[in-house]
Amino acid sequence: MSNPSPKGVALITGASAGIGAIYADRLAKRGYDLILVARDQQRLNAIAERLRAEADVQVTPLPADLNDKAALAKVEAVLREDPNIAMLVNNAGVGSVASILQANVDKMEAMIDLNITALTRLTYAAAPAFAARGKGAIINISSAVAIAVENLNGVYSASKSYVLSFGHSLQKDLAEKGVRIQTLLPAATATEFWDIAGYAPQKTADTTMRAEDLVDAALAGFDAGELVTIPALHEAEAWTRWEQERRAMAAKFRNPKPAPRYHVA
Ligand SMILES: NC(=O)C1=CN([C@@H]2O[C@H](COP(=O)(O)OP(=O)(O)OC[C@H]3O[C@@H](n4cnc5c(N)ncnc54)[C@H](OP(=O)(O)O)[C@@H]3O)[C@@H](O)[C@H]2O)C=CC1
Ligand SMILES: N[C@@H](C=O)C(=O)O
Repeated sequence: MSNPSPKGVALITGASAGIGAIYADRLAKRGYDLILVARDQQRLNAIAERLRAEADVQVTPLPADLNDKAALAKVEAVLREDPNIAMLVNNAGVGSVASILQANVDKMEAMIDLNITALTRLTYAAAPAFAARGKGAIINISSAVAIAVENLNGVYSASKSYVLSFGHSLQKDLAEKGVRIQTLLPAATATEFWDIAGYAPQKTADTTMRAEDLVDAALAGFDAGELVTIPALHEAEAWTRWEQERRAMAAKFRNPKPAPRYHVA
């Protein structure tokens, strides 16, 4: 077995497929040891075996259904207690293309549990440990539909808007503690996500990005110190303008009286 990496351990959720599996590959090749979380133990084992051989790092599969409170609590405990963990990639997530008139509310609740609750609890487990050590990185996978909210299922888009907002507040709370935050907004990416979301043709559409290209761009954004990374957005100034406008408007809300247009006496 290889020695523990001086870079530390990256814990990646949703590492058995798609974007998470590419993160595992790229972070192993950057020299991180890995803890890989997902439900499918066979897939995790196969990825772990390949990466140990190819990258000479330690890879620990940690099978867990993050929709299961007890399993989620075990992953939280690992994040709180393993002092070698240097990075959390909150990637596990599911989507849907169904409208409110088609979607099943129990499936929507399960989506919220995974995309919001699990991501939040794992962040709350990692952040104090990282802050106490004065270092660490949290990468949260949001989506372009955090902004393009009308594109897919509304609960999915709203869950990804949550991740984007949460990232801004994490930055406010943690940046001065030495903890790096990055929120990634992938647009359509060629993964099994689309089979599960109910629109398989998107995987092969010519507007869809390869998961490898997405993650390579995301890590370039991480290296550049970006708080928010949107690989598919070529016009970077569009994001800068949006953020400047948002922050400028945020400074205008402290008024004891409603605006005159509401005619409140
Ligand atoms: N593909 C796309 O177009 C886009 C994706 N995203 C986001 O990227 C992230 C990764 O998605 P992507 O790689 O595309 O999708 P995939 O479906 O390819 O991968 C999802 C991963 O999450 C894991 N997962 C799903 N449910 C659970 C669960 N209950 N507990 C633990 N792990 C779970 C899956 O593993 P297993 O089944 O083994 O548990 C799998 O490893 C998601 O957050 C998604 O919302 C954002 C924008 C666009
Ligand atoms: N971000 C993708 C899904 O989450 C999309 O833009 O379709």
